[in-house]
Amino acid sequence: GPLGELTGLAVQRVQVADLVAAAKFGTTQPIDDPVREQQVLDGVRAKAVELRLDPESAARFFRAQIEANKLVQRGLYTRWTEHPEEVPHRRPDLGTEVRPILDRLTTEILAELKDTEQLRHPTLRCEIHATIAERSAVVHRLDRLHENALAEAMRPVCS
Ligand SMILES: C=C(O[C@@H]1C=C(C(=O)O)C=C[C@H]1O)C(=O)O
Repeated sequence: GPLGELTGLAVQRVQVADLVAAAKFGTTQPIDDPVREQQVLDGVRAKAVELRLDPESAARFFRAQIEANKLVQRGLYTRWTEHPEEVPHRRPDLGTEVRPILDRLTTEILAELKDTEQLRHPTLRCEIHATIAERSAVVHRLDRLHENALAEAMRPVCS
């Protein structure tokens, strides 16, 4: 449906949270990084203006993506603390490896926000398409943690 691509990108973003958690777990790098969040949101507002999207609405959508990402990170920390054998063996580099993936997704999500602008109003039609898109996201085989995070990420989609 019309929100399928946007939802697919939100799925990818909550999946990249696994790499973020793997990069930080067992280091002093905290899950919450307000400075980085501000950079992400400032970048979003600037690109939104270029795309002629409402910057505050775009920032609201990304605030939800960030909260969803941290939900996954916290869930994985709990899992890995209880089951140390599940801790990933490789620690990806946050700055050179993981954040560039998030930056690429940010650009793609903004383009999809633009492409779906006409649909994304607080209407039943939008809510129906959001529900359809979230239900077809099960093909990504998300576990409950990532499914909950996706629901959080998509909450502001029908702005
Ligand atoms: C993903 C990270 O973890 C958190 C989530 C962020 C996000 O989803 O963009 C940004 C900063 C952190 O609060 C990160 O540190 O890069």
